[in-house]
Amino acid sequence: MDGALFPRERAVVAPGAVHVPDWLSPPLQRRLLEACREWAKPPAGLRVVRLPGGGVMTARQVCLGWHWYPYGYARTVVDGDGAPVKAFPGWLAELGREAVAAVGFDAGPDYDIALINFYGEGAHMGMHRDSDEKDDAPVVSFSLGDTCTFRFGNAETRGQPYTDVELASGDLFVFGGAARFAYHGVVRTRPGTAPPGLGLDGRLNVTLRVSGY
Ligand SMILES: O=C(O)CCC(=O)C(=O)O
Ligand SMILES: [Fe+2]
Repeated sequence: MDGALFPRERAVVAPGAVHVPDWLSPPLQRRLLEACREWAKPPAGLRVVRLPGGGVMTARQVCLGWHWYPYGYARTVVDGDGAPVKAFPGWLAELGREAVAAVGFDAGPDYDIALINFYGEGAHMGMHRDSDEKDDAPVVSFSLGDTCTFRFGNAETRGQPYTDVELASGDLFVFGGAARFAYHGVVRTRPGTAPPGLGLDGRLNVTLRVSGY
């Protein structure tokens, strides 16, 4: 990270959960951002996610491969415009394999789901588990744009113990094994902290998962 007082180090946040700062090079961050801009376009583009309780998620979302809705997966945007979900590209599956290898996990089956969340000012994500997939392959997370405080907890409760991690543009976070079903969330983003050269106001997070379908 430019201007960091100390270099940010790779960290095992919990058994099975690894944070690798600056894993995506600036050119790769730009490529992923450009792809996200295409994926965000309709049909099956960026949408507001409505929760069964009547609330909405403050992060807006677009999916690839399989469409996630609260709480399951479908091949079409069943809670939006009804269009077929966009294809999951081979290069993204390859990036997922490389990311998993970089932290020393088994790659397992091919990644076939991407959830892309856009956080504008004030957006956040409550503590939850990624538990709608039928496969327990590690979740791979890439961050672009503004830095956020990411809270990574435990598999039992939404509360303590948890660890707060600053995820900056280009960071990789992988959670698998004992950490695969741990609660996690985004406490806040820090507007204006994106790398000036990237050209993104806000934060994007791309998680790759294996559906098991
Ligand atoms: O934005 C993030 O870093 C986390 C996103 C997340 O937990 C999810 O999409 O399930
Ligand atoms: Fe999640």
